[in-house]
Amino acid sequence: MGWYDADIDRVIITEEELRGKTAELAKQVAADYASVDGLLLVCVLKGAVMFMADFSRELGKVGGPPVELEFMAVSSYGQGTTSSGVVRILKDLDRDIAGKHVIVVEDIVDSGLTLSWLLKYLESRSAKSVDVVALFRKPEAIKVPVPVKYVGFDIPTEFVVGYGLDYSERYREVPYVGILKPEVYQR
Ligand SMILES: O=P(O)(O)OC[C@H]1O[C@H](OP(=O)(O)OP(=O)(O)O)[C@H](O)[C@@H]1O
Ligand code: HPA
Repeated sequence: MGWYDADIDRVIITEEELRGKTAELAKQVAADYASVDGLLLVCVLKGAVMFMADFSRELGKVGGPPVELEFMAVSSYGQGTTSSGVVRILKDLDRDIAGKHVIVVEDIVDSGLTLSWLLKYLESRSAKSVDVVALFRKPEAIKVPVPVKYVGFDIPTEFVVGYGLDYSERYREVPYVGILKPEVYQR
């Protein structure tokens, strides 16, 4: 038992479900990219770190193309649970992505604002192709339409934590995904 279990109202996705879905997504990507000689995975920090680590390893296991790992940090959220819509680059790519097949590895597409901005940015850097794999999506929260080719789970419009997802920088290490008890927000 983790100390955080007491703060969780209910679990919506278990560790086992996360593992199974990650393997499934990796198989789909490996099949679709079987003919390319390399893929550049762009992880959107910090929320997607867990998924990036597990997804890239699964891709290796199922015989996907060799990958390079890149990290970007952008911020569209303030301290709370709603997107401000203003995206800032906190950490840029370390190298040129021109001519490369890029896959953006996202933990969650909520309003879609972060991803919509990021896709325009990556395209402006002349990637050969850009696709998105997102572990979670909230279909009813979308404010701007974004093309997400690979989606793990469609979830309800509720704030979730765990497996990289935080509330005020906490709960990222929770191994499952869950909803917090209402009193946590009043602390
Ligand atoms: O679709 P949207 O409404 O734009 O929300 C999705 C984005 O919000 C979260 O990042 P956040 O800015 O909270 O940073 P973090 O990953 O460091 O927690 C999440 O990791 C996505 O990148
Ligand atoms: O539901 C969420 N939880 C944590 N971070 C998030 N960023 C966008 N949506 C969420």
